[in-house]
Order: sequence, then C-alpha cells, then structure tokens
Amino acid sequence: MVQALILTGFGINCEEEFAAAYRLAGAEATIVHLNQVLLGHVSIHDYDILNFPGGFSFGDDLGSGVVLANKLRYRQTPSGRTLLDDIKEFIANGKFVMGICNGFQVLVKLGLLPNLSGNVTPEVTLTHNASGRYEDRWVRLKVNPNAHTPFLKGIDTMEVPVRHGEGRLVISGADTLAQIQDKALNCLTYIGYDDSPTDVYPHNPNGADLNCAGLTDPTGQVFGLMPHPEAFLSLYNHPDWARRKRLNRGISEEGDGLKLFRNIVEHVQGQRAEAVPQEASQFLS
Ligand SMILES: NC(=O)CC[C@H](N)C(=O)O
Repeated sequence: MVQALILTGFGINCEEEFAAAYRLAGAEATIVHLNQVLLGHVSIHDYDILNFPGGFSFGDDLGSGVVLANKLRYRQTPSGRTLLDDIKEFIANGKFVMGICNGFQVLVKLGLLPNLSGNVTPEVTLTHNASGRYEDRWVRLKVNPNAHTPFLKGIDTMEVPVRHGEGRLVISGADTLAQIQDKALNCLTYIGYDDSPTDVYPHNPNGADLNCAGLTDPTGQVFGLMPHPEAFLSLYNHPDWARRKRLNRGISEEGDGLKLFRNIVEHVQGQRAEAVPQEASQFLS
C-alpha cells in the first residue's frame, strides 16, 4: 500500500482531514508528531509521501511557518543530521512532499519551494493578505496546463476553501518571476467566474503575485498550495451541496479536492508496478 506520513504537533490542526483524504484515495495514512521524527523514532524514509498540514504552527510567531521551517533546517536529530537533510535525500530518492496552507508556508520559508537554485534557500515568500485580514472563503483555481507535477494530472479547475491570514505570495526579482513562469512552477491560479486568472478580490483572496495559489519545484515532486483540497472530499463539504444536488441529480458525490490525492497515490502505485518487473528480470535472466 502507498504510505503517506502526515506530520502534526506545535499547532498544526488539519492532520485528520489530510489523513482522511489519503485513506479515501486508497493509501495508508499515518499521523505522527514531529518530535517522533526529530527524536529518530520514526523515519520519513519508510514512507512514500511526506505531508505538512495546515494550522497555526508555533502560533504563527515570526510569520506563519517560519519557526517550523527553522526547526527542520537547524534542529539536529540523533543521527547528527537535520530533518532537512533527510527531506533532501527523500526527494533525491524520487519521493513526494506536499504542503497545504501552513504546510505550504513551511515549504516556502524553508526554500523547498520553488527551489529554482536547487540549494533550498528561500526565493519567494508568503505574507499577510492584501485585505489585511484573515480570509475564510471558497475560491476557484485553474491548473497551469504546462505544470508537470503528478499531483495535478488531469485536473483543469477546482473549487476549494481557503482559510489563512498570510497567503499572499510575493515574488521579488524579475529573474525569479521569469524563471517561475518559464518552468510553469506557478501551477495553480485563482480564477474568476469566467475561468480566467484574476487579481480581483475576493476571487483572489490574498493579492498573490501571478494570482498564484500553489507552487511546485522543478522536479514536480514537491507541491504546496494555500487552499485546502483536503477540506473538499465529499460533495457534502460544500456549502451549496443541497442546491447543486437538486439542480443536477447525477452530480458526483466526490469533492473536487479528492482527485489530487488519488493522482499522487495512483502515481506512486504506477511507479511500483513499473519497478517490479525490472527487479524480477534479474531472476529471469
Ligand atoms: N489554515 C492554515 O493553515 C492557516 C495558515 C496560517 N496560520 C495563516 O493564517 O496564514
């Protein structure tokens, strides 16, 4: 079974929904306190997908995600390494990392996204919403058709909720901006009713540069987004479900967010199916 590790602790609060998403998508999901990993009791290398959920880690002190990112970068585990060293190795082994909302903020503050340089140093930031307040609303997103991450395969648009105070992506530097666009790392965009990208509030809830709601790294293995796909797994999560069902009796009872988790679980399953015949071939020759 595909193994998803979901970190929690220190004010993270969306781990149960994250686990529910993976379970519905056919994976085994394990929720582990970050200290268990930092103390060496749990190894991320026993898992296929490492996940950073949303919440308010360390009370958003010093900026959302900053303290947790620093803990990953500087805190030594008993092996004398940092968790960031392990995460780099995890990615080099072809595995996947996902961050939602506060988890996305952690990946950005750590420099794992967008990681244009490959040196894992922060290149962009997420900061206070342009509205100056916490935004809690449903938004619509469009997938960049040139993005090449398995997480978003076959998805065109989706509707998902946001709930954040610091979701505004700021990309300073024309070169960084150009590289992100050239490599299509801005994989998710806030859109208006006409499906085109928009900077108009509240369709774009935070004023993000490029109207960007999510990023990947150049490998496509690391993916993060501000909205919460794990909060729209069933039609009944949507505030308008009753009207939608009345108007369209054949409507799918799945929420838009589930496809994303199915995608990554199926991708890992596919990788395994490809790997097995190669290993088996040694014994055949
Ligand atoms: N839902 C979340 O993960 C919120 C993230 C962060 N605490 C913010 O307000 O921006």
